[in-house]
Amino acid sequence: MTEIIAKNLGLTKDGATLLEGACFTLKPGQLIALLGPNGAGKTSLIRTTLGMEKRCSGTVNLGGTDSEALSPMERARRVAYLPQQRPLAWPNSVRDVVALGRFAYGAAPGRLNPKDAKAVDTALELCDLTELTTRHTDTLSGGEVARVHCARAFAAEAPLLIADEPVAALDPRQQFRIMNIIQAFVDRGGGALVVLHDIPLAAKYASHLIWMQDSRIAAEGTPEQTLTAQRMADIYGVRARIDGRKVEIEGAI
Ligand SMILES: Nc1ncnc2c1ncn2[C@@H]1O[C@H](COP(=O)(O)OP(=O)(O)OP(=O)(O)O)[C@@H](O)[C@H]1O
Repeated sequence: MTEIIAKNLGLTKDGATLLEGACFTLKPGQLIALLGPNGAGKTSLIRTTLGMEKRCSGTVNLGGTDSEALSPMERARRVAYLPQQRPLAWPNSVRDVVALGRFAYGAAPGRLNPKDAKAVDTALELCDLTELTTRHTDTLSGGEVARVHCARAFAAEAPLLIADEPVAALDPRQQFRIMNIIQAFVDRGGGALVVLHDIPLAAKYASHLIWMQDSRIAAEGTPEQTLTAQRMADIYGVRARIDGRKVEIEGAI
């Protein structure tokens, strides 16, 4: 079973503390929403966990190996990463962009073996892109591009997924489509950690919530355990009504 066990993570950069004492685990079957206001340290936590930033304290066990000791290809086979900035350098077909996800196995678009090709086809299907495979990415809507990025991540067939704001700038229906795709991945036995700014969406989908504030994990647990009006006030400075997993944000405090 591939899981992430992060303990006491710290990150400093240019004299600034970006992360302090962060501990969490990500296991198959979990859909963790990583929450917190802008600048709280969510991306820093992800990049440090993946070994993309050199931590100043702590340990990360990523599927049995220290994440900083993994090559990019080894890491990509264990965890698919959808970064916040997702540039598509030049227009390419949907299929070729999704095929980039097979980088984890040394494949390149145009040089796919049958196993790579099958994984790409499956990812296209899972993300409802089979009608769009030959379209160039610069002709797609924002929602379609978001699904292409998801498919690219799934093409790696990694057991874990970390997605940094995968639904940013999408309309509500497209947000649900992306979250349904991620939920289906978890239902198939994957584990996902997803940065979200939409708390009602997080409350609807997440099995666990991690709340960040000022470079620290302020709370974690199930929505039932951690989603409270007081926490919304403390973390986001908003007044909210909470009823089970239902969240109504009334305004700024
Ligand atoms: N190289 C750096 N030097 C100093 N500060 C940095 C550096 N990189 C990031 N920061 C700061 O660290 C803080 C945390 O950034 P991070 O991107 O992890 O936050 P975030 O929670 O992901 O925010 P957002 O929701 O806006 O994406 C921010 O205040 C950012 O300006």
